[in-house]
Amino acid sequence: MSLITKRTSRVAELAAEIQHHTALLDTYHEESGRLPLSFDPQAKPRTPYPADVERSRAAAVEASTELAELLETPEVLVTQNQLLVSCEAVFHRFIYEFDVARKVPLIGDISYLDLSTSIGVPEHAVKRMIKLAIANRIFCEARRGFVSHSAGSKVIAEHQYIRDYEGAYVEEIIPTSLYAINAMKKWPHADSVEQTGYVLSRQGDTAGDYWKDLGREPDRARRFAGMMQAFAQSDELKLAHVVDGFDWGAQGKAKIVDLGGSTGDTAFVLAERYPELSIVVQDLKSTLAGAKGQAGMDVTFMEHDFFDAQPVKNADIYFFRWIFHDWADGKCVSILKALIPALKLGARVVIMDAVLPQVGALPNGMERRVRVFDVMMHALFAARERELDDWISIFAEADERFILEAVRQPEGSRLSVMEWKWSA
Ligand SMILES: C[S@@+](CC[C@H](N)C(=O)[O-])C[C@H]1O[C@@H](n2cnc3c(N)ncnc32)[C@H](O)[C@@H]1O
Repeated sequence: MSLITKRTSRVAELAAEIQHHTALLDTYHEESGRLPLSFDPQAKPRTPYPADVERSRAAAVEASTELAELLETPEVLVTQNQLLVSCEAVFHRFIYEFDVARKVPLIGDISYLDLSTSIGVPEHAVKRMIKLAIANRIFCEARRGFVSHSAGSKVIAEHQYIRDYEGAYVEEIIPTSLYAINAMKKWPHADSVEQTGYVLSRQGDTAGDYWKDLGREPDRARRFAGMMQAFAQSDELKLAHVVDGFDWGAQGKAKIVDLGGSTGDTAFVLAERYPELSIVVQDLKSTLAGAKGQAGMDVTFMEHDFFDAQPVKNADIYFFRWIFHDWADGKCVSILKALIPALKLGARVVIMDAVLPQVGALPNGMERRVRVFDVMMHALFAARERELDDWISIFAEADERFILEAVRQPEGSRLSVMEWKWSA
């Protein structure tokens, strides 16, 4: 018997993992009567998988991404692949600007010529953009010279929040990212929302910072809230993680204040599951313009700037989801200090935000998304994502009477839940 065992290569390991997890997914599709996965609008799942199937889906995505990258030369990996990503912003902007997805019928197709007439853009330009989009699984050309929907273009046509995400991405995020390094050179120690790549990208057309601009442009404020809804569709950011991340059920008839709660999506999910909770959603006037209550739910809306003294006194929980990562440390301290006069003994401040682990601790896909957010929060707001020690420093600086009681990361969630108790 040979003592030399053949080492399995990483490529073979990944291929085996992909084989294993995709077989489980296929079995689930077959047994549950779903169509096999394809880019066809009818075949893409629109309802979440059960937890174990979702784990297999995520593992297959992770392994196949690593395999595809492993199979590239380092030169291609750092050059042409990156170029692809930045140029794809052009066709996304085209689709958004001319509302192209809604010009293609949901059933059937449209010729390039008719599409060009309908949006007032020359046919050659329409073809160039749409064919690049098709190569990216958005639209398809099942019949030569005619455009129809893929699963991807269909969701753009059907959902305002997807169009909102696309619009904010091409008109705000991309220009901001192009100016991020200019801002870094101009303000190397930026700690104010006025010293950002976003502000430079506006080339003078700004009220001073991102949030002030949303305040003067209602359409953008509404679009921002739509982008938040779109984020909540992803498995890592779905609102079910809010429900799972904290023992809301143990709070009984608690009064909750959801600061920066946008148009109330999180509050509605909580209120539906725990009808005893009474929830006040606070946000800026521009954001609340799109907010509507829902019958039978104890969810109310209140205009409030979280840098001002908190008007709702003695609530049981003050909840902040995805707020502090928009602000530099000093501003986070100010937000907490503005709460203190309203806090009763034992009140909780519950934060749902990223808690950064060490490099390499997360699955690579999630790590990329977390690190992209860290860079983007800096480029947009001179803010950042934080490690646990950073969170502890902010609370300690705000007041030593905040005691950290628990930190947990719901399975599959990109965000963690930190629970702080007011001990005064
Ligand atoms: C990243 S979003 C998070 C929204 C929501 N909590 C969620 O998890 O989807 C940040 C929110 O903070 C709100 N906001 C920004 N500045 C604010 C301020 N000074 N006072 C209150 N809300 C503010 C924005 O309008 C926006 O709704």
